[in-house]
Amino acid sequence: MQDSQSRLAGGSAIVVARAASERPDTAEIERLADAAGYAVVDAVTQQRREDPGTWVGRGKAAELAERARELDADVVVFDGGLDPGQYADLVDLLPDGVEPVDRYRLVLDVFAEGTGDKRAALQVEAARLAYMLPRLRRITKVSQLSKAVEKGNPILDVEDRIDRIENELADVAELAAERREQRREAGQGLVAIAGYTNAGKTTLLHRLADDMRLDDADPEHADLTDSSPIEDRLFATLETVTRRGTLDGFGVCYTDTVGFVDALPHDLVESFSATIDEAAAADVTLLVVDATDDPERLREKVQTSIDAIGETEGPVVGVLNKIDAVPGDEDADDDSLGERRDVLADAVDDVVAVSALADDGIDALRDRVREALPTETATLSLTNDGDGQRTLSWLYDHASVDDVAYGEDVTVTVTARPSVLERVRAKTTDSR
Ligand SMILES: Nc1nc2c(ncn2[C@@H]2O[C@H](COP(=O)(O)OP(=O)(O)OP(=O)(O)O)[C@@H](O)[C@H]2O)c(=O)[nH]1
Ligand SMILES: [Mg+2]
Repeated sequence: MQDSQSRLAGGSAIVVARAASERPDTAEIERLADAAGYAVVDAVTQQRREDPGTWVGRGKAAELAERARELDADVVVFDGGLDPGQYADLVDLLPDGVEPVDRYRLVLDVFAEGTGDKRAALQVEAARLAYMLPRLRRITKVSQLSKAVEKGNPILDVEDRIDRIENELADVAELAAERREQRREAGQGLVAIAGYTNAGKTTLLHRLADDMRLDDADPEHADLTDSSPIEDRLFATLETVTRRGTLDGFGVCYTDTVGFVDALPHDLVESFSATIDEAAAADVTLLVVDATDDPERLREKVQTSIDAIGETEGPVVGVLNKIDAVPGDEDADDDSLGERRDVLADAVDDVVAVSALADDGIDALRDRVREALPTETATLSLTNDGDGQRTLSWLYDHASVDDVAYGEDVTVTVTARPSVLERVRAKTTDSR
């Protein structure tokens, strides 16, 4: 997996945050710039409505140009989306060679540099091209245009490449869906770990799942990998990663996903489709949140995540993580955890408070996941012969065998996915 150095876009950045009403906060955009590999040399805020021409207004744009010259900055990062016209005007207003970069482009750059996963790479490329196309059409500065495209007829090439990528993507998504079905047929429970970037999803994956075994490294299941970095930076995880585990003797696949972030345009949200598919199609979706966020910010992040995931197949369990880092409940004036729990509970089916780092509350979470998995318990009667033995050993592979009693027949109590029980009933002489 890439470390932060190999992802560097390089260069120095001035970041600009603007808000109409409240005081703009540059914390998240600075962290995004950092994740994209920029050294942030200055943070500028502005309290006003968006300027349709230049986002910040001409006066401020001139100031930024001056500041970029003084600090010898390579890019100016705008905490929002620049439409093609704003982008082109800012290219004109900023000094030669200083590029305007908006929030979307920043996220695209992080992904473009960091992902090793084929589907994610294709999606990012498609999103990048779709993003660049209308902007290329507006740029008049030749120096800037040649920077954006290496060779050929930029616009035709771009349209062509988008088409080809979209076809390839449909195939890759189908493969992922088949893989989920295979796992279900093998009796495995599918648990997805989703949420805003940096909430602690990967840390939780490491807590819940078993360590990787070498025999898991199977090309048919390329998402089973050992590379899932935990870092205090945005978008440490850039592709979905699945690991196996057991709950009560029951096989489970835990899938860690790419974190969400606020205010991304539709194209880019599309590029999260691998993550969204895994999160929505799981038997249980864990929505992880960072309890150290203030309740208002927490509410926004929960909303962003819920909107991105959409309808889920199974229940959504809210995981209020990092409770070790929140001031304790024992302080009578500060029921901070309770308030955050309520914010999360408004949006999901159930809430469990944990510290993935300190291994606190994980057993309660496991119990909750176990309850939420779609399983049934049944007592089956197998013939006491070779056929019965074969069915029993198949059951050990596909279900949790709770009890076996040998008599004239073999009486087995098992817990399994309903589809597994159906298959075994078809093989057995009698079932209750
Ligand atoms: N205090 C505290 N920190 C935690 C906890 N869980 C995770 N962290 C820290 O939070 C940071 C992010 O953790 P990750 O597990 O990488 O988070 P993620 O959600 O996978 O992040 P992305 O992959 O970047 O979206 C790391 O510095 C972790 O050590 C926790 O329970 N308590
Ligand atoms: Mg992660």
